[in-house]
Amino acid sequence: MECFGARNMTATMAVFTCPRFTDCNIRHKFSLLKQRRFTNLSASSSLRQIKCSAKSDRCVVDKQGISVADEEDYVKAGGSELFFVQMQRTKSMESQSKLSEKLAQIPIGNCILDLVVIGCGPAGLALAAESAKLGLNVGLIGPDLPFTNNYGVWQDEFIGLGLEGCIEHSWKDTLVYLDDADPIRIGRAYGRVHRDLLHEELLRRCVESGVSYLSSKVERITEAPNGYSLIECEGNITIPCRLATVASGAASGKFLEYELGGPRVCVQTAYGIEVEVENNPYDPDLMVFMDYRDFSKHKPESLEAKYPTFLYVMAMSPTKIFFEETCLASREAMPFNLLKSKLMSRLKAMGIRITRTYEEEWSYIPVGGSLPNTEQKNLAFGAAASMVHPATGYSVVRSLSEAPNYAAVIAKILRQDQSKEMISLGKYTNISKQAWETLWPLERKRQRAFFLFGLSHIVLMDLEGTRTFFRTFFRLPKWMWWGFLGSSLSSTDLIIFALYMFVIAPHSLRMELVRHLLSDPTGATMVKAYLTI
Ligand SMILES: CC(C)=CCC/C(C)=C/C=C/C(C)=C/C=C/C(C)=C/C=C/C=C(C)/C=C/C=C(C)/C=C/C=C(\C)CCC=C(C)C
Repeated sequence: MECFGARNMTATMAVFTCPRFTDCNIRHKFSLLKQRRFTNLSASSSLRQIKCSAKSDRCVVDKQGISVADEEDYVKAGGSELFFVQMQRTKSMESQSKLSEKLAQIPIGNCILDLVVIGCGPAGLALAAESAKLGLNVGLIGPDLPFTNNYGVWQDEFIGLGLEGCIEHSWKDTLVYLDDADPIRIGRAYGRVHRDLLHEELLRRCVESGVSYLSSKVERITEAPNGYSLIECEGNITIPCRLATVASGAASGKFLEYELGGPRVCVQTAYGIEVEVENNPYDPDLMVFMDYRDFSKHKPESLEAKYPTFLYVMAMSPTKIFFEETCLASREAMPFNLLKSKLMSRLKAMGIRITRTYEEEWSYIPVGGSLPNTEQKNLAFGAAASMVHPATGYSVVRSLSEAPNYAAVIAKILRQDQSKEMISLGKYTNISKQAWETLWPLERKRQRAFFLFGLSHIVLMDLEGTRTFFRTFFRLPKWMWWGFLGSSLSSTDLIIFALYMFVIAPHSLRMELVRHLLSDPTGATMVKAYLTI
């Protein structure tokens, strides 16, 4: 057997393992070069994110991944141009899972991995576990960092994934406030995911199915003459494998190619705080999905009024609340300082007084944009594979629910085609194509074209337009908007959805939708996607 292994075999901060190959007689221990500039960069998130240690007050990283310490540097670094910024304050990370300690530490030997998954966020861990469960020899590579995102999910969807144990708080119903009238009751329980428990659970699945792990940062993926993929990591480590799947978030561009000429990427931005308060007006038994009421009445010409934002509220108790001021989607990212000042003036106008702050969060989620090029050899999963819902910014449930099916296709195609001649003939490109087509079949592309059309309409609306739009959206039959939010409507269902929405919409919105359909390029792309057979 050929041994590719590592070129650098010294100290062991992390160990790459190969539990399936019991005949490995050389115990390779790979050193991990301590990350210097990227210590705060988490490729482990399904959405590129940057976390701060509990000690740090503010942590911002620019496009090059360089930490800049304070507000001034933040502005110099480009402010809202930053890829994705998330901050944790006064939240201890110490108790959180350590990947390198959890995943089996049997060293690699003379073996070629079937699949390497790059990225240790929910999408990467789920895919690695599901693929290894099917008997593939799977390696997982990424920095060993805890999850730092707050995930909110519909409770039924998480129960359906067998992950109800990872919900830390649930609300029996969910509300939407659009104006001063009574709120809309969604009639669906919502849950806040316990990020450490989710991490633990996905790690447990990886450990039990025998995934091998290397804590490192991937620098490039190349192709060996024999058709194998070579994953080149920091510290001069090269890992050969038959297929590589990139699951390291929306900013995985350097490993992947995307279709040219696709729609422009828009952004969902949010600023959140978990706080102890006095005078909380929200019922702690109910989650507030969107509160579009505008208490502070900003002047129409002000910057605040330029972005229609809503408040997302999770009350953990009558006094402990997570508030997140959210801009659902905009062409240019809404500056974080504006989101923060909008949140503060909103809370003040509502008479809510903060007595203690537990945690702060800055979130930047690219939505929309192009699909990956399905001719390329390297595969992708999660946000890297454009799986974020363009019109909501949600992605974790889709990644977790699609992981078993995607893994099954990868396992099937790797089993079909194992011969050396096929490898030398470079047949692996075709293998990848089949997997890509599973992720993005024509049907999915049509659905996405519809969502992109919706997204391009959302970014044009002002606050009043947004209210009218969602008033119409939430008057649709429940199965329609539940399905829309959960990406479970077929492309045919989406046509019925659009016609229904057209029928019940006020005249002004009807006209806007038709005008948009006829004039916006996403309208033409959607029609083309529907006509492609
Ligand atoms: C913490 C976390 C979780 C995160 C962070 C951030 C946040 C907080 C977030 C949140 C989010 C949310 C809440 C979201 C939500 C969303 C939604 C609701 C959305 C919705 C959307 C909708 C849409 C887009 C719709 C669309 C529609 C359409 C497109 C229609 C169309 C129609 C037509 C075209 C008609 C035509 C007719 C004829 C021609 C006859």
